[in-house]
Amino acid sequence: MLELRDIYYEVHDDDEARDVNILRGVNLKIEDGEFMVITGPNGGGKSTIAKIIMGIIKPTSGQIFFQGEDITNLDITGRARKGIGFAFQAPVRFKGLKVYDLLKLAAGQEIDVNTACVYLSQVGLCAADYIEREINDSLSGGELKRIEIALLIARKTALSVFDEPEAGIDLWSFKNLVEVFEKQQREVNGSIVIISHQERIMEIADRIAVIADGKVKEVGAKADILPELIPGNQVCDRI
Ligand SMILES: Nc1ncnc2c1ncn2[C@@H]1O[C@H](COP(=O)(O)OP(=O)(O)OP(=O)(O)O)[C@@H](O)[C@H]1O
Repeated sequence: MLELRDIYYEVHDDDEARDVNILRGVNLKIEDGEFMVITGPNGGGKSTIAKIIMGIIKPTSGQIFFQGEDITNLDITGRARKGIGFAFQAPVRFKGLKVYDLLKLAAGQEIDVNTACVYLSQVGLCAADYIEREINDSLSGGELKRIEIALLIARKTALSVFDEPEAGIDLWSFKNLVEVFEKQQREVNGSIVIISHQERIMEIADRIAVIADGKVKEVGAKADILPELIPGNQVCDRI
């Protein structure tokens, strides 16, 4: 289980010469095997929460526990060793490596071409075209994003975090994206946290957390939260 306990995140705004409270006492638990979608209005603090889970930024105060262990002071690498993975961490750092090599690195073992191709085709990439491609600026943003998702699938992490996976993926249908997440949860039985505004993604969640003004406004079963997010009601007016 991942637990965020009373997380505050404050930054100093030099222009305005004042401190800004971005997260203001976030408490959230994500159970093993759970699929949670974090949603809410723009600027509410969702990406900041994702970065705090991954260890990209450190909270000003509060604690993060993973499988009962306090991981607040672990960096990205330390958390990766514990089984926390996220989709946008990989490719840019590995410029020059081939997609196939990266998939092997992600899997942590030798994988044959067929297995690598399965990962790529799951994210809608024609494996033959990409397996020998190098990670460099010739890949489009959408291609890179799909490769990142394929790498995370290959890693089979205990906790996978995806920040707006739908962003930048235009031609690849949501249906495929949603199927990738369903399959990942089924096969790995790991927890999945997705930051998303998309109803289609929320529909496959176990629970939904609504973040606004740096706080958890609501958290509950999809069946309870999703109807409130439908246009025309109070909560949706804020999203
Ligand atoms: N380093 C920073 N310095 C100043 N303000 C910041 C910093 N990081 C985040 N913010 C502000 O904190 C707020 C929350 O940002 P965050 O990216 O977490 O929101 P979000 O809920 O993910 O938004 P969106 O739905 O638009 O992606 C925003 O108003 C953002 O401008």
